[in-house]
Amino acid sequence: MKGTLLFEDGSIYRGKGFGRSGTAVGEMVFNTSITGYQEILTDPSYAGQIVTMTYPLIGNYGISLRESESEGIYARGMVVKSISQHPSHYSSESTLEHMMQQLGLPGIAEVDTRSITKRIREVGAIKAVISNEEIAEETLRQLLEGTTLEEDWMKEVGVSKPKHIPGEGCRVAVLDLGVKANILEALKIRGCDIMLFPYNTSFDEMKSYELDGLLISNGPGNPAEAVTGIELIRQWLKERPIFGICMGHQLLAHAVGGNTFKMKYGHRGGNHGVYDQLKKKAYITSQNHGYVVDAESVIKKGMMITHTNLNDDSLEGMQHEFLPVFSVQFHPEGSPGPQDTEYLFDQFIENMKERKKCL
Ligand SMILES: NC(=O)CC[C@H](N)C(=O)O
Repeated sequence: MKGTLLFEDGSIYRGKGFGRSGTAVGEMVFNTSITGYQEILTDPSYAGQIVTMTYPLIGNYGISLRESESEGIYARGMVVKSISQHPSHYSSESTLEHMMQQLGLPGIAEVDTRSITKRIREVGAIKAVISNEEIAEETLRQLLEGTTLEEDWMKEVGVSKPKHIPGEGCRVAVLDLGVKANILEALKIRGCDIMLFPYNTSFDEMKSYELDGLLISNGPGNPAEAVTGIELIRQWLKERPIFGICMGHQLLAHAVGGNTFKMKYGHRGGNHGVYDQLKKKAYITSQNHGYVVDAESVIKKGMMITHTNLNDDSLEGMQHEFLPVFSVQFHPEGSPGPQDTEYLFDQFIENMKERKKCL
């Protein structure tokens, strides 16, 4: 099976197809994690994106079903240097190729992922088409030109009605914009009683449940498009402790009256250095985002900057001047990647406990 990856600027990469045979248009992104291909493909925040891994050997420890971040695959395609057909790991139950065939994801291997990554860094976020079917290049070009990338994914990810995950401790509302399993896991191991809510839940409906705090999840797409979510968060601001992660952080920025913008090529990987201004300590974090909060815009609206990126100085975390409301751009739950910043979940629990005795 042959494989083709064609960029909007005309760059073309030819390799070998693997996974489910198919053709898809998406935003081309690269991830610098050495491990974690399974968590990446099952993270709903990758909806609509074609992912290339900078690490060359992919699939080599197989697939272990309990490591998935959701039940589906949300990415549009996977591009790797070398795909392992003979994985080895004590908990491996399947191969990456088999998972991609089952869940319907096309892949390309045997391409120079270094040059693909360099190209993305030069041109910035770019539309691309991936195909491992017998389709003429001209047809792929037409498909690419004729497809507009979606920016508003809210309706396609996350729960469609409220869902309860029982626990003994604080009752946490999770605004589900495509939440990763490990965020829920981080709450579960802290004993939380979790209520998941769809992106378009009304304030009144949510208020009818007794809630101790609100966690705003990660999710795909452009945060500025999530207007109902932004409005909902605005109404919760003075009501309960809030913790935003990634997309949740970006929506919180909009809810306080700030702004977000698209970065040239985003941060995706498990090795991003972040400085915690309050602890005066640097951490290695897991990241996956293409948009970022405009620091000036939120400082003007009463937010303090708590974390900054050590590579490009961009905003990585913020906290309200006097409300128990804070958020981070990176993923404190890791998966894939370091979990050094899990202390933020403890801070959220503390904020809820302080407001009301729970746990
Ligand atoms: N992981 C996320 O929540 C991603 C947030 C947003 N879709 C972005 O790309 O910036």
